[in-house]
Amino acid sequence: MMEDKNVNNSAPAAEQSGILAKIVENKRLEVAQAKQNISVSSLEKSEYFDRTCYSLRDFMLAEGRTGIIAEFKRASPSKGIINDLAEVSVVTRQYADAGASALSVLTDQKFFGGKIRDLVEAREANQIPILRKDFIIDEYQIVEAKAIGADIILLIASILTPQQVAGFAKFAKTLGLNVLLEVHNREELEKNIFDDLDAIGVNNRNLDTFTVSVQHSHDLVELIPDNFLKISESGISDPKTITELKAAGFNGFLIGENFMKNSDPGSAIQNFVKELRN
Ligand SMILES: O=P(O)(O)OC[C@@H](O)[C@@H](O)c1c[nH]c2ccccc12
Repeated sequence: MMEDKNVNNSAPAAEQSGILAKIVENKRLEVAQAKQNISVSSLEKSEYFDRTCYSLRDFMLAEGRTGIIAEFKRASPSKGIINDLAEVSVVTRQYADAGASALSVLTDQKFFGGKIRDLVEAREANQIPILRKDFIIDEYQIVEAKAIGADIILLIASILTPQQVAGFAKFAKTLGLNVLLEVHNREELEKNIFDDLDAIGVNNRNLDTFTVSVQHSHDLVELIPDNFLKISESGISDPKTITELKAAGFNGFLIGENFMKNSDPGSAIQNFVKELRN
């Protein structure tokens, strides 16, 4: 982490209104509790801690894969319960078989109905990159991500200062993790471009108001330097949208609800990919 006593290390208050502020507040308590329960040195003894992570870039650009990052999401603050019957090992394997380039697994319990065990089960069942989808505010969570078998961490620009983004990304790279930065607007993007990032994702959903517009991705793509993978996140429900995003320069497409809202998310992704390839 950068040592600068003049830097204010908490994210600007104005940017943390509504649900996002509640999520972050709760996350602080959870992380404090987790640190009490399991020390960093015991996380480092996990069987997964020393594994070599899959490269997001390799899987994203692989011939025969779709660029889709398929998400296992039981619930969300905007939709409530999406699917509380789906089994993580079954669904994630179906995602991978259908041609997903990577998996995303929510590990936030309170707001998204996820758990750490979900990611471990996805890891045991799959040999493709897995994103730990959570709200990272502390290095501890990055060590934890590696220890539970994740390959990729998410850094959300709207809840972090640029100093935190830079420091967390650098730390994650020392553990061999891939780093995805999530931005929602031009200002967040321009303030947070650092060499240690692998991918930059534009979240089409405003995490506070929940409004979704894929136009955000189109508006920002030109501003993302070409050395980063470019990912469009949220609100994608039509293969045609992917074709358009690809033409605009995107390599990756993060999709959750459109698959999970189906009682059989595996068939949903299969049909989606069939249409995409036609
Ligand atoms: O279910 P959707 O609309 O396809 O969106 C998936 C993913 O982009 C979304 O879950 C997400 C994007 N960024 C996040 C940050 C935290 C929690 C969730 C998210």
